[in-house]
Amino acid sequence: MSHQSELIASDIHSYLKQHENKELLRFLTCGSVDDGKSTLIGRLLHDSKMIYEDQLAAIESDSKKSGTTGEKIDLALLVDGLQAEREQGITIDVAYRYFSTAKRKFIIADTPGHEQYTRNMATGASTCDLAIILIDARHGVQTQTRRHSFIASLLGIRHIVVAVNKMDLVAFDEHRFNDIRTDYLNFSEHLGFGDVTFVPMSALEGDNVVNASTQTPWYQGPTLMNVLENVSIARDVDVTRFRFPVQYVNRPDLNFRGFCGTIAAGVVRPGDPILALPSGRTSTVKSIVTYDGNLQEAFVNQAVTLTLNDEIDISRGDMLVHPDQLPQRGRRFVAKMVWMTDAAMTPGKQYDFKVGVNTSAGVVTHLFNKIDVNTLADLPAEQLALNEIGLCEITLNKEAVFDSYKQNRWTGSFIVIDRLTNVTVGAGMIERVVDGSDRLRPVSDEERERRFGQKPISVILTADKHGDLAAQVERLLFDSGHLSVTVSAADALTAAPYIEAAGAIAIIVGNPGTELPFGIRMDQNDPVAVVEQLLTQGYLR
Ligand SMILES: Nc1nc2c(ncn2[C@@H]2O[C@H](COP(=O)(O)OP(=O)(O)OP(=O)(O)O)[C@@H](O)[C@H]2O)c(=O)[nH]1
Repeated sequence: MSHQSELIASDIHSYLKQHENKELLRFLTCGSVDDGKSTLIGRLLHDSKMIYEDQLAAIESDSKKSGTTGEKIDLALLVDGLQAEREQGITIDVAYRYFSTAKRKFIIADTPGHEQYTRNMATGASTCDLAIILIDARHGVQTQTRRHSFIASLLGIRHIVVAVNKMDLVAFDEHRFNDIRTDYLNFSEHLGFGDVTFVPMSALEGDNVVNASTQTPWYQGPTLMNVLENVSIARDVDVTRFRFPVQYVNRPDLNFRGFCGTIAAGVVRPGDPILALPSGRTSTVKSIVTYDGNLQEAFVNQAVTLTLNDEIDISRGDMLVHPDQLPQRGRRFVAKMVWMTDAAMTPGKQYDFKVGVNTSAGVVTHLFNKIDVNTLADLPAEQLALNEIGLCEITLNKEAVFDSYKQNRWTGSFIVIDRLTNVTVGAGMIERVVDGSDRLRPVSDEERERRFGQKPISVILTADKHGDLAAQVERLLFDSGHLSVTVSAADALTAAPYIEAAGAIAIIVGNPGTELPFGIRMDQNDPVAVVEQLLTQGYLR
């Protein structure tokens, strides 16, 4: 390889150590077909001297044969192997390429640019720090540009480089570049990016990719490589709220009990107080064990084993947190979901939801709308088809512990698994937990019809201390395919008109302090009897 450090020859161990300690930047490239994505990746590798001599010789001779780039070498050929496989129908959703410079290590997630590939882009982008959005200078901002930018923002990517490519075909015109920049900023201002950098370039000729161009004297900004090497990503991770999802409990003998996992956020030190969820039991950290010995401190992204000073019951799927920085918890939450399979997502159908390391059965209880990724408009929807994105309410069979995706990409995301085939069919980003008040809005006949069809819904009114009983009833109803909402005593009166408007059946558990003109009061000990009663009286089908 032509890129070399002198250390490789003189002191290989120091070189490897230096390499290991370099910061890693994960980025993805997105653009429409023919914007020059492959050429750009090829150019990055070529100009940062990451190509083996024999590879270079091979593409030089292939370039002459294929002849698409005249006298110049066709750098896109470097990445074309993958395209060939795609054309043969082999499923490669995302290809990852690795390279490094003296400053940083890089992983490029290369995702296909076609319209139907939202799913792949979502897969590639979910771990990326930065997105390069390619724009052909001749065509300017396109529908695809908007779509890719929206998905990048949805997935929490904070840093954007808008690569205005093929500047050679518009005579490196400053005005053209500025117009594209204004266009892009106008539509992206609500997408919440941390920083957006515009670079005028020619991937084919190499202008402003790795080396600064002499063709753009009006441009004083960084080259693409300057941005990639210097963009500050350290602040993107959450170093305050400690989150440790337990992946495995290591108990080799009676004297050692360690909890293994990767720190999803924050910092941990021996002596720190911790709280285990869902149990709520507390203890303090005794030691941080790793293969290389014990640590005095461990950070986000490190895989460690924690031992505690007290014997508390913790199992796989639990989360250790700092007692003062609790995550959200609940069975219901609102989330944006990307659908990834041919069979459409239908509200009411049971799926498995894997939130962190925890899996629970559940249903999408409500699809608020789907999002037109081209215009960013909300559209009414009954289902989510392949590659569609929608805002949903999800109800799980058991409580989960999570953060909002905005706060933490790891503890705020989930995947949806088909219960029969075990295939991942969707992925989601949690916005917030849902409490009773979210459901307490008037429901029009139309909306009721659209949301629930002929399916009866029920409202369980519960008094304090009867929560468990209410939960059992809810579970029974849920398992028999009925949608239900639990409303606590304090809400009962407020809830009444809405319950009526929704045409729901109220099931009253305990004494919620309000006499409602409708509803069925349940025998406090027997949830099954109540559900049977509802069935025999024809309230439920
Ligand atoms: N003039 C000029 N042509 C370019 C530039 N970048 C890429 N091209 C040409 O544009 C065409 C498409 O480039 P690719 O790199 O294959 O585009 P792509 O976006 O990877 O396309 P797909 O892989 O099909 O999605 C090729 O003929 C390239 O040689 C550029 O900066 N200037």
